[in-house]
Amino acid sequence: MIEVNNLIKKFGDFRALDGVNMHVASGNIYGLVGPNGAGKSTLIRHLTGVYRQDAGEIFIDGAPVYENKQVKAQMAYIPDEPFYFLQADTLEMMRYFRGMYESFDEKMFYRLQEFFPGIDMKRNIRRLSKGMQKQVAFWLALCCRPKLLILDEPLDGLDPVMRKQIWTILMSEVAERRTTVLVSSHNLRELEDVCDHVGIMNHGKIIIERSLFDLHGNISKIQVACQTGMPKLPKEFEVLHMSNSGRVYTMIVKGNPREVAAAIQTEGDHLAIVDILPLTLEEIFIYEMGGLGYEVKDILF
Ligand SMILES: Nc1ncnc2c1ncn2[C@@H]1O[C@H](COP(=O)(O)OP(=O)(O)OP(=O)(O)O)[C@@H](O)[C@H]1O
Repeated sequence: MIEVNNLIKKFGDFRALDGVNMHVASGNIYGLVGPNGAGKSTLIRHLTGVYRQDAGEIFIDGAPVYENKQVKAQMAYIPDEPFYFLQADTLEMMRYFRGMYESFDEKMFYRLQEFFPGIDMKRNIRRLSKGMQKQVAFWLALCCRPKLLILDEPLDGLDPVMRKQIWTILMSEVAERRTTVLVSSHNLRELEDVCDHVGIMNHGKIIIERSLFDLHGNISKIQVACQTGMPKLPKEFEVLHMSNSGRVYTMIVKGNPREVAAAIQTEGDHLAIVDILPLTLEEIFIYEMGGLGYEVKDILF
């Protein structure tokens, strides 16, 4: 659905995008993470056709996006600060979107009303709270029934109940219609629950792009209780980290969790328990990026 090749954007002498490569397949929910200033919003402004690149290529469903009305008609974009006309209320904005998007689903708009009970549809949107304005942006974007939904820091300013609710609506939409979603966020824990792919940006480049499945399948956290000595592993397994509390050792190892656990078990009869523990996305990145020579605290927080 999205293919970005060697994308470069300069502001003066500064390269905000310094050779971005990115691939998002149709129906994926792709989380874009990275520190302040990494280039996430600049990349998103290229994907939505707001900016024109200095070099490189961007294809959405095989077509270039800049000044391409057909491509833009299939995507909805919620920027970090949604735009509303000065005097417009939600109903007026709905009519505006209905005119803009052939795929706009007005029935859906009224059906979703019950999920946004705090929004008075006839109140000037700019008089609503910031969180409410974000809710309206979601409401309208979903009703456009886009093939591609691009969200820049979408949940900032929303309370936890509304965050959960919006993700639930979004997930059901994705499941039903195979909408592709690109979401930029600083919240890895939240992305972990919803995304199937993640790209990490730093200094204008995507430094890691993986599926969550691959990430979880390539690194293991194993706990071993040893009666004597220390747990051992054959040489082909790289131990990234090991700590212990008494006779209980916790190891982070490169490799598939089941294969690593089986290998530890065959290495000695002094082991009491071998347990595979779940790794959070944050832990995975800490060790993956450590391997690439990056300090995770400089990248993600
Ligand atoms: N219009 C502009 N003119 C000059 N520099 C810009 C412009 N827009 C962005 N930049 C610079 O490009 C870099 C990337 O900015 P961008 O807003 O894309 O980062 P980001 O990853 O979205 O950050 P954040 O997480 O803080 O939103 C920053 O150094 C920023 O100062």
